[in-house]
Amino acid sequence: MNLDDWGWSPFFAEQSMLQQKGYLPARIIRGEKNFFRVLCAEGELTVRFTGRMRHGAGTRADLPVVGDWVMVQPQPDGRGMIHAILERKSSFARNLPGRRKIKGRERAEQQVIAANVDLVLVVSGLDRDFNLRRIERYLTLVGGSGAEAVVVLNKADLCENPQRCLAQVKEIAPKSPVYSCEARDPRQLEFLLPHLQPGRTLALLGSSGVGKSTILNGLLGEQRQKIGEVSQADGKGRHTTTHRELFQLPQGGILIDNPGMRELHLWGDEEDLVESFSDIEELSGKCKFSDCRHQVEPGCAVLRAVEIGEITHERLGNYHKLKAELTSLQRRR
Ligand SMILES: Nc1nc2c(ncn2[C@@H]2O[C@H](COP(=O)(O)OP(=O)(O)OP(=O)(O)O)[C@@H](O)[C@H]2O)c(=O)[nH]1
Ligand SMILES: [Zn+2]
Repeated sequence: MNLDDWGWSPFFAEQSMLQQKGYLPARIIRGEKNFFRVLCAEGELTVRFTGRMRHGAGTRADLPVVGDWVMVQPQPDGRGMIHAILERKSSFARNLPGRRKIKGRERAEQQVIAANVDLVLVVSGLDRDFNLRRIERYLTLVGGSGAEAVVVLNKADLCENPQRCLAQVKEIAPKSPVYSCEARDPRQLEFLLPHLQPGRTLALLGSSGVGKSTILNGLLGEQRQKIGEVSQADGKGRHTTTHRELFQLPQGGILIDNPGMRELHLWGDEEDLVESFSDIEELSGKCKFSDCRHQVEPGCAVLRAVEIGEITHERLGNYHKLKAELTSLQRRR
């Protein structure tokens, strides 16, 4: 087993050298309720984490998730224990709705969705799911994660004018490549090939029923994930993916499938908007006041851009909304 094909790199190797002798590096490929499946030089193992790790964890974010590199102590029966998580190269997280008590205090809590991802495929349906504001939200989440983003507009067959939608998304995703496809036909997934490389980790992100499992299966060339039956009434698939799993792709690269999410509350800070709203951020520099909030201020370059139709009113509205969400989160953290 070559760990490099699974994303092992000098970044992790350096950390592992500081660990106690006798522990092996392993990557978490599947998370179940009380145990994990990992891959290490000795093959696949079923592992748990030590009680000491659970108690030492300040928050959920300190516990392992799919994509993490961990140090395990294998036992002869194919089981083992996780002793440490290696520092993450990237991680994307969402804010768990509702407040939780952490160490006696009410605080916002994050849920890490996946770790050590290089490229996120933000998948959106070109059917009734199509929503520019939601794509902006997803891109903001990825912007703060340390991963890059690609937007995949699926179900092109259900859209009257896919080219127009593609152009609209390109306008709101100035920093990311945008593609449209009909993922049911695996030949239409060829646009992804340049993004696949041995050892590179990709993750799928998008609402339930947009076709994430279909994309995974198209790349795997076999029916690995069960695909939801579309109920004709609303054209949406049933919620079928229930856990996260990491797959090795025959074309090279690793793909993490993610359960579809109903709600995506951001976790991060205002800086996360820099990538997803680079057009607005760049214009900010030309506003008359350096602390301009682009709401009513005179000499605002952003409001001017909205006036002349360079940026839509809706995009600026969503920018304000996401910024307010991140500011209020920062207060509760
Ligand atoms: N018309 C059309 N349907 C598609 C296309 N791609 C996927 N579907 C259908 O959409 C439904 C949902 O697809 P899935 O791949 O299960 O969606 P998912 O994003 O994995 O959904 P969750 O597992 O709930 O997160 C299935 O019935 C697919 O057959 C496409 O390009 N065109
Ligand atoms: Zn301004």
